[in-house]
Amino acid sequence: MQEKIASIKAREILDSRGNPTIEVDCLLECGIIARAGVPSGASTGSKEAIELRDNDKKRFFGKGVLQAVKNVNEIIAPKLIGLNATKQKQIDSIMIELDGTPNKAKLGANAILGVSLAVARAASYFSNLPLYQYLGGPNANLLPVPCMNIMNGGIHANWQGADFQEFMIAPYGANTFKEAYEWCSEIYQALKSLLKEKGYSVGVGDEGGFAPLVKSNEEPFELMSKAIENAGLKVGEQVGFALDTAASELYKDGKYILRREKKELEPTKMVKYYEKIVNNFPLILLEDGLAEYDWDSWKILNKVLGEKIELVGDDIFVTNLEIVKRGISENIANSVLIKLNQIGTLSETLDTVKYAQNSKWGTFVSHRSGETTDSFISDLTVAIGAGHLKTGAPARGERVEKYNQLLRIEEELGKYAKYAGKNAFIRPIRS
Ligand SMILES: O=C(O)[C@@H](CO)OP(=O)(O)O
Ligand SMILES: [Mg+2]
Repeated sequence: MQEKIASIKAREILDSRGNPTIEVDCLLECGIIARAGVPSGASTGSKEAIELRDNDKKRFFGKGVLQAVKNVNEIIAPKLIGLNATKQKQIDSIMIELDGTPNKAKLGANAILGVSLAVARAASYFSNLPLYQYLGGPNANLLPVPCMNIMNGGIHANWQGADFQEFMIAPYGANTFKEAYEWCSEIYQALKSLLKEKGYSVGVGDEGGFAPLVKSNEEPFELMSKAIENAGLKVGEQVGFALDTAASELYKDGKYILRREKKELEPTKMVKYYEKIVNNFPLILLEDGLAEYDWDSWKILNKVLGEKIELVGDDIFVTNLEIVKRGISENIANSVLIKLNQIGTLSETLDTVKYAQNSKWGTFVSHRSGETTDSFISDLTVAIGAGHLKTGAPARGERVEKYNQLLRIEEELGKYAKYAGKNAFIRPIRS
């Protein structure tokens, strides 16, 4: 059988932050070879599947992934060789069993995910289908709104900019993905000029967004609004905003610490803070507005803003089906962030997506702050019809490669491609 796995080989490479990460090659008996790279987060949720790192003090790359590489080459590969690469569920299940822990701590979620994605890509080549169609079926045609993080803060900017981690523009008023991409690039350049005019730094954070020393956490919205206008576009009508506060990073002793504004806010005050932002700016999506440890306050946030905007859980759900189920039954948000490496296999990610979508929740696909040039998530976004994704600024190769892949997909679908637009967002459109 030509689609049988002939070999699987992992190696250590560097990610966009210059840290070691894992990449995996999967060779089929027919000679097809496919590769996948695994990303790595900085503001991680405590319940994410475990990213296995070495602890070798003698090596320059003390925090390398050589053990994870070894686990692929010596433990996982021998069990998968000879299996049919199109049997994704079987392959992922074998790896989950082989690991035997609830959070992939033994073999490493990075090792397992590298194999899971390389196998899927090899199977798509074998099936002669583009990856988005192999994963999503013949109807997959929805191009996402690219939510571009053009201003970075928090840990991604070494705490030298805003307290909130990601200020994104959402070009939902465009007619096509290509047009949206062009708008974002124009806005990014307009923002750069504006920052220069104002004497602000144009240095960038981990995801390619600018990270100036702003005076408040609202100022980035003012700057981005001006940049949108300077690019000849209409704030709110054509381009709105999305925000990832990454609030777990700000949470201490039951309060949210806003260093930039010298404030310590109780959760209810934090909710009020967001209400004000929603009143002042066209914010359409808020991710991790509160901390993963502050579950009960999420319910308040959802009561206050859940009918108006999309409320996405990242650290709190970690793409984990059981936690998402609990979140849905307790009505604490209306959308889940989808990160493959938080859970560690393609199959489990697709299970979470299906459950969330069947529950009428949003699914917002995401990169990690440490990335490779792999664009798997672009195909995944179209495959699951997520309608929106975030993968950084329209600058830096590892980010633009993912947007460029979406351009290719849109081109390939031709007139049958559909741009998600404002309907991508779970509120207010779908209510
Ligand atoms: O918080 C996030 O959503 C991500 C991606 O932007 O950051 P990290 O990969 O550092 O967790
Ligand atoms: Mg996040």
